[in-house]
Amino acid sequence: MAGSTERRPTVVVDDVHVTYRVHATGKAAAGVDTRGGLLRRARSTRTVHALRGVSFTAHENDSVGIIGPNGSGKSTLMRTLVGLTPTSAGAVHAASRPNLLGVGAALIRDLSGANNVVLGCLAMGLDRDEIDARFDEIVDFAGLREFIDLPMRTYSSGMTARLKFAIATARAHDILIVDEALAVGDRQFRARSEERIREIRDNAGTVFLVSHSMGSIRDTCNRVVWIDRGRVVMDGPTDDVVDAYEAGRA
Ligand SMILES: Nc1ncnc2c1ncn2[C@@H]1O[C@H](COP(=O)(O)OP(=O)(O)OP(=O)(O)O)[C@@H](O)[C@H]1O
Repeated sequence: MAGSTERRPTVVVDDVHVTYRVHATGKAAAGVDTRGGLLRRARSTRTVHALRGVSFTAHENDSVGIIGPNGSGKSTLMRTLVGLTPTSAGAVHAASRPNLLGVGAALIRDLSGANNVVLGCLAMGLDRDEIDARFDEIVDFAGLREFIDLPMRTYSSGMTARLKFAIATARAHDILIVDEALAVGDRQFRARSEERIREIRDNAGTVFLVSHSMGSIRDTCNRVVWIDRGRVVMDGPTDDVVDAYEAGRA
């Protein structure tokens, strides 16, 4: 940015490769082993090379959209950022621990929404006073005031996703990853959550948003990384990348 001071890098992804070893459980391709009288199928393993040398740097105040077709490696990349999926080569360096929305909130379906708010907040490290102070705001943000005493198993998937989003974003995050969570909410909720993502970003945080909704990406992200078959196809300002992506799909 012209005239501004250099922004601090928050996440550096350096030539990251991820491979999954998959045991084929369907029909064995070849080799039936009958030793010992038992019919054993030879186990075939396949290697899926999900990320093939991904590199980019995100900075504070960045809201980075991650786009690409199904199976291109977006979720794998996000799971690698939080350390849930190990890299087979390359490395991720982060200024603080990235939070993957939903994973932090270990919610229990048989408990009421209200109890899950408390549980999720405790899991994020808030104390009882902080939870009391934020409780109403979380419930209202989720739009679940009249359902909050019902067990969470009675919620629709959209209602559950809204509650998780409301809990997870009730705490300040330096680096937040939102993977498709907005897709399930209705239009009003989407607008509220997009606003919240902008707030986090404005507070010097970095947000990664994985989405197939180019509307959400355009409304929330200042920058987009387009991934296909485990490689970065394009990385740049939102409109440039989304325009190219949509032109390629047209
Ligand atoms: N746990 C796993 N074990 C084996 N292979 C996996 C696993 N998770 C993902 N893959 C494979 O890795 C590749 C990338 O998958 P990934 O879920 O990262 O894609 P994605 O871009 O998030 O897709 P989508 O848009 O459909 O959510 C795919 O080929 C997928 O089959």
